[in-house]
Amino acid sequence: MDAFVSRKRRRVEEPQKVATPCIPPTESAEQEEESTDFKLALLASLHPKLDETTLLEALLASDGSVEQASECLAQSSTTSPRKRSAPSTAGYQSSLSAYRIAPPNGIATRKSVVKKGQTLYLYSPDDIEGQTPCSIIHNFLPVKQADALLQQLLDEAPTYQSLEFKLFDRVVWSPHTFCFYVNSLAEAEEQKTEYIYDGRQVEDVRQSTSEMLKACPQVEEAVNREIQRRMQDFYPGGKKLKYQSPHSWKANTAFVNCYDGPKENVGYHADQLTYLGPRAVIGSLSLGVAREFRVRKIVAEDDEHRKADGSLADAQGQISIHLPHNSLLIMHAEMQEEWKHSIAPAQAIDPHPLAKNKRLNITYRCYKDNLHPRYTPKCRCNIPTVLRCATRKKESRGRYMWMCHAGYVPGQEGCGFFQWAEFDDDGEPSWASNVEQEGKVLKEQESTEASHNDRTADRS
Ligand SMILES: O=C(O)CCC(=O)C(=O)O
Ligand SMILES: [Fe+2]
Repeated sequence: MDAFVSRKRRRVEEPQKVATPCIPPTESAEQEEESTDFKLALLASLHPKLDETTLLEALLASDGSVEQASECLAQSSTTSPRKRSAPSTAGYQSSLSAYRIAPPNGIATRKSVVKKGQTLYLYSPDDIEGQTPCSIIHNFLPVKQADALLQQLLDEAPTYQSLEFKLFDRVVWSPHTFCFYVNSLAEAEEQKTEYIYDGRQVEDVRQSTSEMLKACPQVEEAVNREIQRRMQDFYPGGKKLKYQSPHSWKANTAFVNCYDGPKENVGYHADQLTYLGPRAVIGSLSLGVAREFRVRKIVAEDDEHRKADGSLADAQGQISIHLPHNSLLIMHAEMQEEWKHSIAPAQAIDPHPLAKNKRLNITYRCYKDNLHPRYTPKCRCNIPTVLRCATRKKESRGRYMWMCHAGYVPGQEGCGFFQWAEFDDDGEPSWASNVEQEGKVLKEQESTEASHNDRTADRS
């Protein structure tokens, strides 16, 4: 799952000896900024009624101490609670085209209209794709199919788990529940035994429900179509981005998130690229209660937005995308490296006839075979590393790195492993050709063995 919360502490038994790469000094600011988002996520879970600006101010005033910030917020909320200025239910719409911001020739504008410290509320597909790296398709599935899918997920949702994370001496729960699905039982077994998430295996991996499987090719078709459109309308020369896969997008994993009631949320984060690779595209289907999906651009140190106190986190405004029932949001290839996203807590929600107060969300993802943990670098704790993109520092912005998973989790002792990650223009890792070669050899061996067995069978 994503990096918005940490998981249980991992015990490091005997660190294995490997080459000792170190974190170059230029990356330390990356870690600080990442942990600001992590701290904000913690604070948001402890103070779900407060807006992000208030949380950030408290964090800065407390010199980055979550404990101190949390105490201050608890005290001030009993005296002068600062309420969110956002609309009370999701669905408030501001259309940019009404202000003639969309250019008449139909070529997408790249100029951001979001002002520092403000939230721009968007609903229309044109505005969304012009202002964010996302596109949206409303009323995506036939009505009955969407309801059937929602119903299956509602039946499953009571068994979903929230993620446990430790804050000081207390165990806190992530402010929503989720579950991990793959397309077959064999793949579920492989996920449980071979894949690592934040340093440990995931026990509950399920086979997608029949309705999830039914919707999967529809999502694939729409995502591939939208990728082509995005390239033509938005990318330089109408070409795919560097590191973006040229292959068609196939959904082989799905995270299902459940938000029960207005307060359940997910803090700002970018999705982990470890198994998706660079420039990943994600198809996100929303069902049930409409909620706000917020996005904000990651600001680099050399951008002009650094505040006087040195912080970057809220240096720019954010955009709120309204996600109604049965909408498919496509997070395009520029999203995870350059933007962060969240599901904001709401003041109130409009109950959905089937889902009542719940919102169910499926993020369909495309795991790359070449990024199976058997191939990716291991850290000195002998655990497969996580893939991250450098975003903050001018010198390293856009470069990828393999890191010990604990490097970004406050309070966890990691081994500090760091290694630059190299990909070709199509986002394939350096070992891809070896894997292909191994695959061919294996296939040849298998077919030789098979024909040998046939001959032996014929003789007997
Ligand atoms: O619920 C959503 O729409 C977003 C969920 C999300 O960000 C995630 O699963 O990584
Ligand atoms: Fe996410």
